[in-house]
Amino acid sequence: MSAKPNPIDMAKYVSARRAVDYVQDGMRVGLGTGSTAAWMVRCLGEMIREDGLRITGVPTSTRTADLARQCGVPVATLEDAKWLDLTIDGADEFDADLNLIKGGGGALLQEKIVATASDMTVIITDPSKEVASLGAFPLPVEVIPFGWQTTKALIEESLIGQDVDGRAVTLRLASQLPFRTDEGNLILDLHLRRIGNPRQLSLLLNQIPGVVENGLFLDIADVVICGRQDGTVEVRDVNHGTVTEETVDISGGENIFGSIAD
Ligand SMILES: O=C(CO)[C@H](O)[C@H](O)COP(=O)(O)O
Repeated sequence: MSAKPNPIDMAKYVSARRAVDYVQDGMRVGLGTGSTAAWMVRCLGEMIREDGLRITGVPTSTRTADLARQCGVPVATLEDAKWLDLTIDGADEFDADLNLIKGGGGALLQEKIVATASDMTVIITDPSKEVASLGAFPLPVEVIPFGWQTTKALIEESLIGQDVDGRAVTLRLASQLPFRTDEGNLILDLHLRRIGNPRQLSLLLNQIPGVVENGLFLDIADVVICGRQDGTVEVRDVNHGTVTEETVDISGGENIFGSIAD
């Protein structure tokens, strides 16, 4: 049995399919987390099976590691790989400067470490993720469980006087229990609505004891690919200063859609 993906999945698939063009034989590739990154992992699995591609994948979460193994993508830890050629990951928001909010899936810490340890980071998105200013998506902040209420209060205090439009901070829950990251930490979501100065905010948050990392990814993306359900993409390349419109060859995608629908 195979099924057609819905339009949003189609846009995510198209973006992922374009992104794997950056993958070359022998590369060490950081594997992001989330539904868009999952399409990329499935595409890599297909390239390994069909084209004999040889790569080592470094997953950014246990979820992605499980999927990579299912898809036949060899996985290694960052300790083993040490440095990566390329990371491909999704995002919750991106702005005109290709700064991002990430961490909607709770994997921001490993995602930031892996992307920072990569020669190149390609972000795969769809049009719903593009914003004029970051902040409509609640900013995830990973905190250690010890004294987390105190850390939350310190974050709330630090937001006073910041150029933001909202200041509510909530503990992320999953099935009515505190959500735990792969490191066993908690996530506080900052409902800021608009972040006027992402750089200042990122520095401020990371200075607070108990904060492990925040979901602002600044100057990390080299390329942002925005996929559309009609099979076209916009590719923005920071280093080359280019924005290109392309049509992606999505033939063969039925194999992937079939394999997840079975
Ligand atoms: O940062 C992330 C996980 O921590 C994801 O990249 C982000 O949440 C986007 O997810 P999706 O592709 O499912 O929309």
